[in-house]
Amino acid sequence: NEVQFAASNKLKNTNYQNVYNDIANVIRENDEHDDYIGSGPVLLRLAWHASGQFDSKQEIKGGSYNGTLRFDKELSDPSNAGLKYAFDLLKPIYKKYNHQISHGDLFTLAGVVAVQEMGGPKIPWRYGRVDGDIETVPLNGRLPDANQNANYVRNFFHRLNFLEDKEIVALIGAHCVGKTHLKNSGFEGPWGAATNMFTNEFFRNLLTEKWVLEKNEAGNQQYNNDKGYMMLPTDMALVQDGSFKKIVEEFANDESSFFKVFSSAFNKLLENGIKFEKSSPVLYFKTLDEQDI
Ligand code: HEM
Ligand SMILES: Nc1c([N+](=O)[O-])cnc2ccccc12
Repeated sequence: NEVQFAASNKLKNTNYQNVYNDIANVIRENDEHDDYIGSGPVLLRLAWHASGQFDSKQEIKGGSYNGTLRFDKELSDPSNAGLKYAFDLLKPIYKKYNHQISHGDLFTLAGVVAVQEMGGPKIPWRYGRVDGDIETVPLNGRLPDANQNANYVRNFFHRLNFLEDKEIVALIGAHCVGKTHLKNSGFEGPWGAATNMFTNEFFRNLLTEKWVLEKNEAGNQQYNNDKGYMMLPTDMALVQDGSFKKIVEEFANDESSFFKVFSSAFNKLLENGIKFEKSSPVLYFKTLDEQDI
C-alpha cells in the first residue's frame, strides 16, 4: 500500500538549497508575525499537517505525497485553522519554481527549513512527491484532538506507524516553538513565553513548572502556570504516563538525544506512505547562517 512515484528529470535540476534559502528568507522577512514569534512555528505546523493525515488503512491514504493541503477542501478542516497564512507565504516560491517543485515537496521542505532555521537538528529530506488531484484529498478529521490522554496519543501515532514511545514524545517536543491561538484551536497561550528557538525547553517545563488545570475562555481545559506558560491535555499526557515520562526526563536532560530522535521521526513523518527510488538522493541543507547569508 505504498505509493510509487517517478521523480521527473526536471526535479533533479532544481537546486534545492536555493529553494531552502528562499523559504528561509521568507521566514526572516516575516519576523513580525504573531507578535514577533515569527513564521517558523506555523510553517513547521503546516509541514506536520500536510503529512499527519496519513492512514494506510484508508482508501485515500493521505500523507504529504499528493500535496492535498493546497485544496480548500483540506485547508478548511478546522484542525488546519491558521495554516492558510503559512500556505500564502509559500505561494510565491511555488510560482518562482514554475512546476519544478511539487506542493508536497514544498510543504515538507518548509518544515525542514523551519526546524533548522530555528536552531533545531538537521533533517534529512528527499524530493519526488507528485501533486495529486482533488480526489486524493483525505477526509477531514484525521489530525489529533488536544483534549485527550496518553492512550489516545499513543494510538494516534500508531496509526502514523510510530510504534516507539521515543518517537512520539520527540515529535510532540515541537511544541517548544510557537503558541496556541484561541481563534484557531480553542486554546490560548503561552503568553510572552512563546519562543521561536527549537530546544528541549518544552520537556524541562513539563517537569519543573507547577501546572494548574483550568477552563479557558473557549471552555476547554488547559494547564497553566504562574508565568503564563500553558500545556495542552495531550502535552501533559507525556508526564502522566510512566513510559512517556521516562523519555521526557531523558530529553529534558540531554538535548542532543531529543534532537537525534526528532530528526529521524520528523523525516519519517514527512515521508509516510511514500516509496522513494533507491537512486533518489537524501539531501541535507545548510542554514543561512552556515552559508554566511
Ligand atoms: C498529540 C499530537 C498533537 C496535538 C493534539 C497538537 C495540537 C496543537 C494545537 C491545538 C496547536 C495550537 C494551534 C493554534 O491554536 O494555532 C498546536 C500548535 C503547534 N503544533 Fe501541535 N499538536 C500535536 C503534535 C504536533 C507535532 C507532531 C508537531 C510537529 C512535529 C506539532 C507542531 C506544532 C507547532 C509548531 C505549533 C505552533 C504553531 C503556531 O505557533 O502557529 N504539533 N498543536
Ligand atoms: N509553546 C507551547 C507550549 N509551551 O510550553 O510553551 C506548550 N504547548 C504548546 C502546544 C502547542 C503549541 C505551542 C505550545
